[in-house]
Amino acid sequence: MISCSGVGKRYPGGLTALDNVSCEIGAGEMVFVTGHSGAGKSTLVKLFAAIERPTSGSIVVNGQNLAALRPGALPYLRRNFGLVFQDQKLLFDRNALDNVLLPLAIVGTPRHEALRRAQAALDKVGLLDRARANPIALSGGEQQRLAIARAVVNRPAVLLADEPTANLDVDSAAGILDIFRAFHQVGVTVIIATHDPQWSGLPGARELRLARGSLAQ
Ligand SMILES: Nc1ncnc2c1ncn2[C@@H]1O[C@H](COP(=O)(O)OP(=O)(O)OP(=O)(O)O)[C@@H](O)[C@H]1O
Repeated sequence: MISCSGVGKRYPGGLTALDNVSCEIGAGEMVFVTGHSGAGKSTLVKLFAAIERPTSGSIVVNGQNLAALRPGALPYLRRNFGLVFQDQKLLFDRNALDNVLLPLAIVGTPRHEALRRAQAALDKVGLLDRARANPIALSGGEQQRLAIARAVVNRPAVLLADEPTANLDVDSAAGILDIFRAFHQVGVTVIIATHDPQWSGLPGARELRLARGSLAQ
């Protein structure tokens, strides 16, 4: 599914965020990318979805070498990924349902089918009864669940999340983790970058631990 070979990332200014990282993530796996702040977790997951480009090494996603990807092919590559990222903000000028409908509208899903799928996605994250609420009226945990519904509504093969439980209390974080596990159980590849040590060593999941830009485990 995703194969990294000797991947390095140096940001402008010379800071090396990743150094010679090689890893394989198979279809249907659940993987936690862990490590201290600044270890390179966000950088690695951004490389998988071609949000950042490596400065060395190669990344192959679904048989496609990202280095050889034409810019026009990027939207097609991204369709493999449902992104739950801190900077992928919810839209507060529309309700929860409309937030989830947006990715479907972008790919031209007919309205009736889009409504059905958006409601099913809200149901999966336990928010169907809040479909007409503005996201601003939702709790932090509910907003994160809404972001997950939006990320999965186009049925991506890979669910990629960066610190999805940052700023959440223990119970809300556990609820978010249960949602990710449910997607994993139906065959979605789930990759989560987290500094939360309680998530490493979960049964059925694998840990990729980064330490100062290198793979420690
Ligand atoms: N866009 C950028 N420009 C320059 N440096 C960056 C950029 N993004 C990240 N870095 C640097 O690269 C290193 C790795 O950052 P990254 O965000 O990948 O780590 P992280 O493990 O996700 O950290 P955190 O848990 O604090 O989010 C850090 O030193 C960071 O300051």
